[in-house]
Amino acid sequence: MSQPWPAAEFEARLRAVGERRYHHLHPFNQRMHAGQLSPNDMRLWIANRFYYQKNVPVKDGILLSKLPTREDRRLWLQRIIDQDGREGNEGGLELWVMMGEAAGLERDDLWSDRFLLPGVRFAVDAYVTFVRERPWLEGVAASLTELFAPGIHEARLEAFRRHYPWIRPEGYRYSESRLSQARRDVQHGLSLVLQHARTREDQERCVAALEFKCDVLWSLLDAVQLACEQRRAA
Ligand SMILES: O=C(O)c1cc(C(=O)O)c2c(n1)C(=O)C(=O)c1cc(C(=O)O)[nH]c1-2
Repeated sequence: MSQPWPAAEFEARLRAVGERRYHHLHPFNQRMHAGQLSPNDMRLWIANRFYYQKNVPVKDGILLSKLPTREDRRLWLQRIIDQDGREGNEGGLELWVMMGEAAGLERDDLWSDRFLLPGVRFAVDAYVTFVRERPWLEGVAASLTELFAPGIHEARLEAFRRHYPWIRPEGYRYSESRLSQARRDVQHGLSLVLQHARTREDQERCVAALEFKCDVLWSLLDAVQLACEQRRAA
């Protein structure tokens, strides 16, 4: 059996996954940031990404139920509150709906899944199923795409301001809120993974979980991109 990687090497291998296959590299994302998407393309992306958003607190509820300690559950609980909100602070899902409205969608367009593409549904459901069926350590490792998320939120905010002035500024609030939340979440997630993946086999399963999660995000954009192309060709 191989020796476990030292913590620094394990962390570097996790971070390298993002450099190779995080969705900032996806052609659809690159076109978004270059200002090349039409209002209808943007709306389709916002409506479909909402299905991911609304399933994040569902998967976090599943993961919460599997975490071994009270301290970790307390920290993880904050993720659900961040998305689902509470009275007086409606949370991330509401901010995402506000982005939809700022871009010309109706609130019900998002909640009803009216524009949800089959490929997006399959990709997101696969993430929730993965977290349900795999050990919690792999579920936490899958969430570590949040290591790379602040960069994409920053680039998206800049792209919105520069290229999509027709989206009203309330549309920025989701990404603004995630900048600090993602950094806090990932500190906890990364420390759990570094601490609990003790064998090389555990570590390799964590790297594979993160690759799987990158594939979920990649597939989501594949489906949206294809639908945009088909709509233009029709
Ligand atoms: O906009 C993005 O590109 C992006 C990516 C990701 C991600 O990398 O999974 C998340 C988010 N946003 C996000 O807003 C969010 O709340 C979130 C939670 C999680 C997760 O897996 O637990 N990922 C992400």
